[in-house]
Amino acid sequence: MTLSAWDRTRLAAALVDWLPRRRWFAAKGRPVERVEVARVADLGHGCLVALVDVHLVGEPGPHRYQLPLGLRAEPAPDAITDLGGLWAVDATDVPDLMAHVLALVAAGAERDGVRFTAAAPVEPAAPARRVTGEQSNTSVVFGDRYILKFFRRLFPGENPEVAVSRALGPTPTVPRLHGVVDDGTSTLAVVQGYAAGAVSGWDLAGTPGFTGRLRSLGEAVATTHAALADAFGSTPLTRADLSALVDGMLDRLARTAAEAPALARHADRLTRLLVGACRAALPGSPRQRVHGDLHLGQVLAADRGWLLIDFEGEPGAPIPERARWDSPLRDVAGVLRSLDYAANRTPDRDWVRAAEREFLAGYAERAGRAPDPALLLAHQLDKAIYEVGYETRNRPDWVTVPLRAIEGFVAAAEEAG
Ligand SMILES: Nc1ncnc2c1ncn2[C@@H]1O[C@H](COP(=O)(O)OP(=O)(O)O)[C@@H](O)[C@H]1O
Ligand SMILES: O=P(O)(O)O[C@H]1O[C@H](CO)[C@@H](O[C@H]2O[C@H](CO)[C@@H](O)[C@H](O)[C@H]2O)[C@H](O)[C@H]1O
Repeated sequence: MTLSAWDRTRLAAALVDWLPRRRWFAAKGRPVERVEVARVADLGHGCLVALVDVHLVGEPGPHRYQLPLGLRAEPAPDAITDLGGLWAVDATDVPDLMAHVLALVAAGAERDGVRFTAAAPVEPAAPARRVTGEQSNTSVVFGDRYILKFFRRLFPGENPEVAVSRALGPTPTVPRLHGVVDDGTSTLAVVQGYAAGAVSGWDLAGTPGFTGRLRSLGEAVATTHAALADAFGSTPLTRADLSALVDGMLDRLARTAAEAPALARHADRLTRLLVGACRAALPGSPRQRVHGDLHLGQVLAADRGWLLIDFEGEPGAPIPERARWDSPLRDVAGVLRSLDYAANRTPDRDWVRAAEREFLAGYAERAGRAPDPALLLAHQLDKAIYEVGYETRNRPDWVTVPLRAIEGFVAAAEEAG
């Protein structure tokens, strides 16, 4: 099945309004100038994959997105548009089409330039249901066996999530890689083992018994860092690395302050704090491949212990940047920042200090060394600055959470002289 030039134009026009209303559309708040349908692959069974280029006002290059589409004969209330008498819907909402995609992975098939590769056995599993809730991408769960994630914003190259799963191989703290879908330019989707009944750290935070589980979370993060170092290598952090690190952090501060005036007020003090922390940090701790965007939503308490998911790195950063070696303390700081976020949902914050202590103790014990406090502080500040930018763009009501944390860090530093 092919789409005529007229159908493509019609689809592109409908997407100008439809895309910005999707949770996973990353350029929220930035006006869309036009959408072009760059390529449509026919996967069979009335399932298409459209790759579309979104041109934003004032931005030089387009952003590419993936749209798995189903074509329906009946008018559907959730249809994106009608195309030559058929109705285009989001295929991730259509269980039959998702079962078809899983079967293509199991068969190691190729359809219209799209390659489906099984990395481990894939058997039929039903029902297929789309994961609801906040996501940067779109995932579909099959029975209690597999989870298939369609990457929404595409970048050229292998997605870091696939690169990491492949390199790690079977690892107790990471879901197993079962399959990959790509078009020769970008990774389109990944199939992983599904941990049925697992609950995210975000959903557990603040509930009774949570603090008692944080030591093992610290251990799981350190175990994963050790596995990443084994798979990709590691090197001791040098003074030059620390200097490059602070430059990157100051660069992020400047970019974020330009879009968030509430952060700009703290820019001078934050600059001093970041430079001071990176100067006080000791060389010698590891530099290696890390998760890059670890938070409590990315750790799952499963039957077999904690699992870390979503090794995509910082969403929005180009792929080569996301694979860059970094300090593992970026991930440690990510969890600490997330505990602070979680504390904001609870009337009393006292549990957070104990939770942080447990997490850090578990991490230090398994890693064989305690995190360097100065380097950890630099990463906590950098993550909070990142969050100010992320929340400003995506969830303005939440921006006070990282801003308040920044005010706390600044006040504590001033008190300490
Ligand atoms: N292997 C897995 N087992 C169980 N649940 C999972 C697994 N991977 C992801 N999930 C669930 O799917 C949600 C979204 O997955 P995630 O990889 O974080 O997507 P995104 O890249 O869109 O942020 C997670 O919050 C988690 O609830
Ligand atoms: O899960 P993603 O890879 O899409 O990560 C992005 O979205 C996260 C929010 O869903 C965001 O995390 C921030 O909010 C969390 C609470 O919702 C909190 O636990 C994290 O500490 C905080 O950073 C993440 O930063 C962003 O990259």
